[in-house]
Amino acid sequence: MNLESLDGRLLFAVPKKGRLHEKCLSILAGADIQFRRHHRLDVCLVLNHPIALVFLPASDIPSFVGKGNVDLGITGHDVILEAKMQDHVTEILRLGFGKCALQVQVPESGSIKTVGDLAGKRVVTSFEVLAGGEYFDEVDARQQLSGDQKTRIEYVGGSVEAACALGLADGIVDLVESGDTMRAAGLHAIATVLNSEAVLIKSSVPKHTNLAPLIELITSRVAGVIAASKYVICQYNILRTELPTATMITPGRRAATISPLEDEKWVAVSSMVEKGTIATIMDQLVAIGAEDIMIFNLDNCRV
Ligand SMILES: Nc1ncnc2c1ncn2[C@@H]1O[C@H](COP(=O)(O)OP(=O)(O)OP(=O)(O)O)[C@@H](O)[C@H]1O
Ligand SMILES: O=P(O)(O)OC[C@H]1O[C@H](OP(=O)(O)OP(=O)(O)O)[C@H](O)[C@@H]1O
Repeated sequence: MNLESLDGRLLFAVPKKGRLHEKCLSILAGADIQFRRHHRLDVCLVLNHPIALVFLPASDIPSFVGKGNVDLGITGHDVILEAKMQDHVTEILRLGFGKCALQVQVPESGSIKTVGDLAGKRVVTSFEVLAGGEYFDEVDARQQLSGDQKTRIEYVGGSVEAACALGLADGIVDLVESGDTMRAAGLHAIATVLNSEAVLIKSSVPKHTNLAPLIELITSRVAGVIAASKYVICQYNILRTELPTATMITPGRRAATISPLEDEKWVAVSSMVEKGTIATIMDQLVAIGAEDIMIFNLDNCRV
């Protein structure tokens, strides 16, 4: 592939590895963005749209998009702030995966119990900006620590959780999802710096303004894929007299679809419901006499 073949194409950055990679590939498939990635090549042309995919480390994507070298990207909200790119990129969609928290962690059995206790000591992290300027500067100010007394923030590229056991740090600032990594390292969280999830971003100062309609199309498709994974269709039969209560339980996104049945006393209701609430909703429907309750997964949708 030569560089000319990228001319006029929308450049779309996707994490090349790590926690967000697989989910991004399924979003691309759901949005019907077709490509064949050649072994070891990080740029590849999309077959059915004027788009080229650029596979980059998640933490590099904010700068590429923020500087306008790439038009669109998927990455973590955390790394946008860490790269100080929040004023240069627009978060178009929250994607509902890659959810984690950046937390201050200390040894479970140690004497440090609060962030105040950790102030002035050594903190190791891959998030120097968020941990340092954004967080511990304030903690230090509250504790009236200045100059040499201030908390020392040291950068490491990975395996942050090992820093305390290795005697490199008194505490760390690192991402936590299930907490397994933290607990395995004998640490516990004493404060949250930030909550994060994956987001779809575009440049706030796009170089190629003619790409706006394509960005809108891709955004709408990605939103559809995300919504399809978040909602199910709940369908059931209910006595007409119970309809007001039923539609309060399953109001749908705009409104529930109500269809008449041969038996005039009954109606069928069909409604989009958030996946996480479905068990409770079915309990409530059973309690008001709903019958033939069926739940259907969505392959894709537009909302
Ligand atoms: N345990 C996790 N659960 C959910 N999301 C996570 C988790 N860890 C990281 N993330 C999200 O994924 C992004 C990329 O993190 P990840 O650890 O996969 O980086 P990476 O590209 O593999 O880099 P490296 O392996 O060098 O740390 C993070 O910025 C964060 O938004
Ligand atoms: O709370 P948990 O579910 O255990 O997740 C937290 C871990 O996930 C991330 O690392 P990852 O496993 O992606 O590998 P990395 O250290 O190579 O970035 C993060 O840096 C933590 O170490």
